[in-house]
Amino acid sequence: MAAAEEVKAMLKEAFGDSSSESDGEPSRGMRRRARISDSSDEIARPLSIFGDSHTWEQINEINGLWICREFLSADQQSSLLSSLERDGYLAEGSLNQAMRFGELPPWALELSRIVRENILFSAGFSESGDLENEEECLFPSELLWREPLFNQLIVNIYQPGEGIGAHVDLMRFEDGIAIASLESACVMRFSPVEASSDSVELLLSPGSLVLMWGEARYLWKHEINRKPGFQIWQGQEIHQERRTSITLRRLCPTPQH
Ligand SMILES: O=C(O)CCC(=O)C(=O)O
Ligand SMILES: [Fe+2]
Repeated sequence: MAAAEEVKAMLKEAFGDSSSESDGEPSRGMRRRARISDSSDEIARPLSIFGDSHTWEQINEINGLWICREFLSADQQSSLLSSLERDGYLAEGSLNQAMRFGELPPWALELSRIVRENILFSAGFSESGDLENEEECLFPSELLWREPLFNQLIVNIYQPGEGIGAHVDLMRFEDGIAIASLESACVMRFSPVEASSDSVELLLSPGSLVLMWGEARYLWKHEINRKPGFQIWQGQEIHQERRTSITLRRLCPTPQH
């Protein structure tokens, strides 16, 4: 795509080259914890004009699943929470899931903007849009350049003990989903739609952003089980407080049933 090439060239000129590599074949084990690429210099570590260094980790067992653990600074997390508070999402007794379609509120537009910008600066998108190099692609260009990038938002608020059952996001949404996590950390578990391989667990820490596309979006279910005894990470039960997540997606142009 011409626009993608132009921006890439511009970024390359300004910041030099960067690369993204995975670290080989995944090994299989029962209920493995997500094996992520080693946090070495090889993985996407963009230079940003904002001074942040964002590291994207690829979940090796699941194509199209990436996490950036320090996507949102502490200030950005508080400011998002204040916006949610101000807009009534967090009010006592309010629903624990709120959806919004069409024009997104300013804070969600800003979040979308930094998602795109961050992916661009990570230079990990597939320029051609073909998925030949699928393992190394952070986000395919045809998804990254669609306008708007996202037009639907869900805010999920989970009290301790509350989670979300195993599901594949509805087909009325296009490919390419982003999930920002706020407040309490949790373990998200991925299991294949066709039970031919083991499930994979991923720690969603506050401030992290998950990108889900392709196989991760269509061929794997995701769930969060926060019942006592299920939120175990590295042998320790995670202390649970309220967790809030913001999911950004794009509706398919025509409704599908
Ligand atoms: O809360 C999350 O992190 C995931 C939410 C989710 O999967 C959904 O709303 O479809
Ligand atoms: Fe989901």
